[in-house]
Amino acid sequence: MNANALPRLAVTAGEPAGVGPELLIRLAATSLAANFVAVTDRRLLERAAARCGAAIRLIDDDGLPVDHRDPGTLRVRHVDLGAPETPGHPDPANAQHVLSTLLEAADGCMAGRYDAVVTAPLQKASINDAGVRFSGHTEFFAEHSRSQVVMMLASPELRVALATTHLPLSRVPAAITAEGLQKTLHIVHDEMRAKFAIAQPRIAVLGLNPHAGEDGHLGREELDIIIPVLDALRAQGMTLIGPMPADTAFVPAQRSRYDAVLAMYHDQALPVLKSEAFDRTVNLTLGLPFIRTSVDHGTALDLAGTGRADPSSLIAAVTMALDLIARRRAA
Ligand SMILES: NC(=O)C1=CN([C@@H]2O[C@H](COP(=O)(O)OP(=O)(O)OC[C@H]3O[C@@H](n4cnc5c(N)ncnc54)[C@H](O)[C@@H]3O)[C@@H](O)[C@H]2O)C=CC1
Ligand SMILES: NCC(=O)COP(=O)(O)O
Repeated sequence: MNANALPRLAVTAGEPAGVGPELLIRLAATSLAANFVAVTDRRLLERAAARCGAAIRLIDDDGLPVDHRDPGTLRVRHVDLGAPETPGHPDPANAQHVLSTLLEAADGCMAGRYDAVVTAPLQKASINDAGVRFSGHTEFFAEHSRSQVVMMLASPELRVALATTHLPLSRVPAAITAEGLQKTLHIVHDEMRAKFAIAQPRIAVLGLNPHAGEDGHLGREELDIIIPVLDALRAQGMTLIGPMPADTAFVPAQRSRYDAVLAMYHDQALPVLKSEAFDRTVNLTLGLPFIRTSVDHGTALDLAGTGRADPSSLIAAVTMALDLIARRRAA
């Protein structure tokens, strides 16, 4: 291995009609020390650059290591679009293209061709409209790599993991089981140590119900499932706080008590992160056999094609992936 080789990151463009392609152009313009391999259609990137009024030099990826990248250059692993994109209007004809980019990135990571994958946002509905059941990158990569995973979103100030991810709210209570919660907490605990070098992570676990169930008067999931799991895992040595009422778990007085929060469902905690650090939050998948980070935002169809989308979250996702690669190499 070439000791000077730049980390090789597969960067998927996500939904062709969303802001992903133009964010990749913005990323290429930075001086970040990484060998970015855009996994997408070369012509999509050329059109995105033209719409942004940005100069870009695309280089067909030959898989060889490089020790230098000039700003404004981007390697490309070409994957054919199904249909030309219309910014702001996803076309299910591109669903297979999007899935193919994810497979190339995941397989490439598992085969050692990439050091990590960073994903731009995709349009879940468009893939489903093409007849493919799909709820998100997290679940897709988990299934493809046969791993149990946990979604985490992290800003510089707050890390939130989710006990359940993309499912209807009506199905959340049944999805919170003692076995699932135990597995999730083990993954969060282990990954806080491995990925964030926190030897004894303090994890705050939210209740499901208002006021964490108010001693059973506002719901029983805390008494019947969450508290027994926390007690069992505390006995194994984990530092767990809670169940905490979700409405007050994020107030300033509580923040210093934990290194991460485990929320019971998607919208219980993500609005906190997105309202205070939308441009600095990264979505990462814990438990995968490879490093995967992502933007925190969606396809922003209202901005697609304008060149006005903010690349900060993608840059934060890349920066975190580079940190994680460095930590893995040093381990
Ligand atoms: N990692 C992924 O693949 C993700 C995909 N999504 C998908 O994105 C689609 C749209 O989701 P929405 O709820 O509308 O959220 P969204 O994040 O796309 O948009 C919400 C608001 O934030 C703005 N915004 C988003 N990204 C921005 C950026 N980079 N710069 C400036 N403004 C930005 C948008 O213009 C819009 O006003 C859905 O299909 C959803 O499933 C959502 C989150 C993550
Ligand atoms: N809110 C997170 C989100 O929707 C992105 O999920 P994923 O595609 O990274 O699984």
